[in-house]
Amino acid sequence: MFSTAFLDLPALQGASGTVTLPGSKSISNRVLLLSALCQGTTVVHDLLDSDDTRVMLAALRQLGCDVLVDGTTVTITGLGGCAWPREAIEFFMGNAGTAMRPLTAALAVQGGDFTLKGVPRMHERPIGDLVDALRELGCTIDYLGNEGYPPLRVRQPTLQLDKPIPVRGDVSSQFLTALLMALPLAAQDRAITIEVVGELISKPYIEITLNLLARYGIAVERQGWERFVIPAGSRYQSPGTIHVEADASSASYFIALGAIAAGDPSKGSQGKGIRIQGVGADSIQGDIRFMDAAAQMGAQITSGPNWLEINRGAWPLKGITLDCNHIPDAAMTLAVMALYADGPTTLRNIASWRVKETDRIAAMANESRKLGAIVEEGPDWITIHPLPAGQWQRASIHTYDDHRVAMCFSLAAFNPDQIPVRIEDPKCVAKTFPDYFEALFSVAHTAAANIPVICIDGPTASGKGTLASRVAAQLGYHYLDSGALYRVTAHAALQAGLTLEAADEAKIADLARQLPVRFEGEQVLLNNVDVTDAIRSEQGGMNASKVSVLPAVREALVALQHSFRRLPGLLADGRDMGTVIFPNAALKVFLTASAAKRAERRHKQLISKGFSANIESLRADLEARDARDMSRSASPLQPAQDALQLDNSSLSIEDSVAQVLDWWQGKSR
Ligand SMILES: Nc1ncnc2c1ncn2[C@@H]1O[C@H](COP(=O)(O)OP(=O)(O)OP(=O)(O)O)[C@@H](O)[C@H]1O
Ligand SMILES: Nc1ccn([C@@H]2O[C@H](COP(=O)(O)O)[C@@H](O)[C@H]2O)c(=O)n1
Repeated sequence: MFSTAFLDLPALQGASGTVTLPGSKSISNRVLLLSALCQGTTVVHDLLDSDDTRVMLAALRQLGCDVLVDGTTVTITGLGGCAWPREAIEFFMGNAGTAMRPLTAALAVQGGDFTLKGVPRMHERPIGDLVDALRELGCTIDYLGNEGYPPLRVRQPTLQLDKPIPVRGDVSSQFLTALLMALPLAAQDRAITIEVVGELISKPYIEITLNLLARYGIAVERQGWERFVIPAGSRYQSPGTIHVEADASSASYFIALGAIAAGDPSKGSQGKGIRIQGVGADSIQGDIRFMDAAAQMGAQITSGPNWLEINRGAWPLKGITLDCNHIPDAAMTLAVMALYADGPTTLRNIASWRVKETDRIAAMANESRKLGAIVEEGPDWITIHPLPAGQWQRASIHTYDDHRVAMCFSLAAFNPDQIPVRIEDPKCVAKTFPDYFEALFSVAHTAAANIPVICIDGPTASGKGTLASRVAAQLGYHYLDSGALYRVTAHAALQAGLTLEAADEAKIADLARQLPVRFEGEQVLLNNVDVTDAIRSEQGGMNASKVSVLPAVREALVALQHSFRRLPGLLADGRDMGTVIFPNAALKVFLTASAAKRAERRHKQLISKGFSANIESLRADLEARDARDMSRSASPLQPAQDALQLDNSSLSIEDSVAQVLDWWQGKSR
């Protein structure tokens, strides 16, 4: 997951390949609660690991459920038949609506002393219609802040279940879902009827609820979309094992991607289309109908059991007018597809967007306008006009702590003007798809020249590695420690019984060309063996310096170094990053510090790692290494002509990082 303040998406040119999607949030949280309410143990496979499911799991543990998490498989022993906790419990629900609503209902029907709180936005999301319905059936619920909104306190109910229970259906279908999941707890000896007031929105989500209730032994009788009867004698039963389908709303971004992005001609037939694993056209999730809307706009879609394949069809896409009541979440993706259409697109019946993680109509309108689009909006509709080539503007997309806004606008990086797009707070995707951007980068492609590189070259112990890795972490970029490649090459050569001299140049180059090296965090592995300590010694540095003089060895390592240039960008440190390996890098820094300072830093570094060291001999060694690096004929250590010089002798690490980020901001404007 990218936990950076922002993520700069370089201009992307196409996409092809396979993505496996995480489990559906709606199904995951329903299944978790149902498993907790029933008797017996349920093994849940392919559960989504996200903020919302973690909130639900934490709450279930607080209630006393036995929960065992093993990757995406979770084993839950339900509370059915057990005593519910009598002590007061405070639940923190974050911004997880799919946890807050059904849990409130279940707790209120079951009774106890429970407080439910969330983040500030959760306290702005209406829950009054659910509370009214629960009060109607005798639940005791108090508002602890504003009337109609969380936080809430739930006490012991006096249930009156003989009359139909009215619930509003026109604000959020989650209220009805919450009642449908809670009321079987009280239907042992009588049937319970729920009556929907107003036109029910988001019906497909109710279908998911009914479908899952059936899996847990509750056969709800649906009378149109107005009345739902939970039969007398209903009792939750564990299905034993259940698989969570991949999220159909998450699929929408990759369906749209297949419709928008050209393939990769360099890969022939392999370079065409996007294949989505984990959900197919026969999904129980209503949002799967997004595929019909995408097809109407031009996408070519085929499907099989648990998979979809999407290719670009009509191009530009076709503008459409659509009632989106049946696909409220996925419909946001249509708003970004609309930018690539041949005419305006109007999405209607989307009032629920206004009360989601943020006011999504306003968010989609504001951020599309930043890109240059003309957008009109009303209380429950939005019209987006296409954004022709030549009119796209550089934008920093605000994401409003809303995962869907972030994922939608990532698709703007395929714009015809090849303008990069900044996504603020990319970690908000954790709500449903923590590795969304990684998945996007695994199928997106662009010219290497579009992938930004920042080079940091300089003499030994000037702080290149420290600076480069910290800047990389701030930007979410990959990091290449090219010195480590020379160190590993020297290590491998010595292991193979070679000398580090010109006599063995060809053999060392052969080793370097196929170096089985892997980086895992701070660890360096050669042939799966951890060689970190061996190569990081001063002797390791000297050995690297010897092999690095050999031109054939340098040449042999070029392709490996280039392979680090991957989306979304690269920080490369070494001696010739800016002069030879990435001569077109957008920013080159030549980092120096006085020899005395560098010897002092290296001394501190070695002592802190438990090595003994002498500052004078360290200084002599590093000066000898610098002299060799600067005087060799192949790619000597020298600043690139267009490098910015940074002497950090009297700068802190933080100051150096801030300086480079400042230069980078200047370049990215
Ligand atoms: N600006 C700075 N101020 C103080 N200490 C620093 C600064 N930059 C780096 N250091 C410290 O100096 C030591 C050497 O830094 P680092 O290993 O990053 O250098 P390097 O240039 O990558 O070295 P080499 O080329 O030998 O790999 C580290 O302990 C690091 O914490
Ligand atoms: N691009 C590079 C990087 C390193 N070298 C040589 O490797 C030695 C070790 O590098 P460190 O950055 O890990 O200290 C270094 O002294 C250079 O001789 C290189 O030539 N080119």
